[in-house]
Amino acid sequence: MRRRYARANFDWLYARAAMLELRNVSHVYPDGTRAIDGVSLSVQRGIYGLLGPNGAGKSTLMRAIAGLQVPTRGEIHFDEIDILAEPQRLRRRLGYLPQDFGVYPRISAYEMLEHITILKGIVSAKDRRATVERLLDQVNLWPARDQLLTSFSGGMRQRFGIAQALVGNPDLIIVDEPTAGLDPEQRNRFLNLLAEIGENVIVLLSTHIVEDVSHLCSRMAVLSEGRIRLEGAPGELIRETKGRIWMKVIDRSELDEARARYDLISTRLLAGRTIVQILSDDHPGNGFIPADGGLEAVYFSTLAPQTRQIETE
Ligand SMILES: Nc1ncnc2c1ncn2[C@@H]1O[C@H](COP(=O)(O)OP(=O)(O)OP(=O)(O)O)[C@@H](O)[C@H]1O
Repeated sequence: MRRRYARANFDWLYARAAMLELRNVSHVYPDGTRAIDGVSLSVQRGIYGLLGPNGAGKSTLMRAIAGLQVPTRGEIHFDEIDILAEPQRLRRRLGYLPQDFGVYPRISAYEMLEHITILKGIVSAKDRRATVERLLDQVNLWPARDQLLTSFSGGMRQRFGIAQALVGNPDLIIVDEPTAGLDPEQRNRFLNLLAEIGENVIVLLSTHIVEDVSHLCSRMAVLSEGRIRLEGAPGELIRETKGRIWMKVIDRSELDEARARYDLISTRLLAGRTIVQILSDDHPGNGFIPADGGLEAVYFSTLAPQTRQIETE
């Protein structure tokens, strides 16, 4: 029988004043790749965005925080738990949605989630049923509960991924690039879900999509080549770049010259013409006007020019 739970009610994730601390964490893979390089961070309740381009070290850092990979140096603590020394103590308080969830078995969403409640140590059948039903309802997958996971769309898989991460009421939730590959509607739906969860716990969201962070996160860090380049509240960081971002509408044919001459941070097409944004401490003259580039400008101005991956359609 269908049980009704108020949708979007995450009160059961009651408030706990948790704190995640990373001190001078580095990781060098056996082939010599330095994936993380001296990362120190303090993360409190709310949604914390870790923004960085491909290969920045986000997944390596997320796995280290989840206690799945021991970094070569540094310390990671979640409240009183020393994650590197006692990863099993973290498991009870951790929800983790990896970047790649791997191959799904040919079983229904309901069966899979029930299996996960067993793995997470919920012994009573009644409690298991209540947990599975509540979570499927909260991530809006109750109508699809009997569908095979292999038939789920990308958005449904990610919502299922969040449901499995929430089994056992974790207060540290790690989601690694969860919106990659989702269409705009699915992305919105997923981000709304995260926003509801993030009110009471720590949600660590890794992404290379700037809007994910600007819409959701109370604090953020930019990670590039394994290092934290910038850390703070998105609004403050935007204010700090004021006066350094300039824009101009140019012809497409002038783009190469602009690229060679200025520190280009973005280009956008508008009615057949190209809007360029550049970074400059002084007024660049030559027809440029001050621009409010938002978080995107903050992000791209933080990255070294060669790692910016600017779209120039
Ligand atoms: N097992 C491994 N062995 C060697 N190098 C690795 C390994 N896993 C990752 N790397 C390298 O470490 C660096 C950081 O990778 P990581 O996957 O943590 O970055 P990311 O920010 O999550 O990127 P993406 O979004 O592309 O997954 C990259 O240079 C990557 O090639």
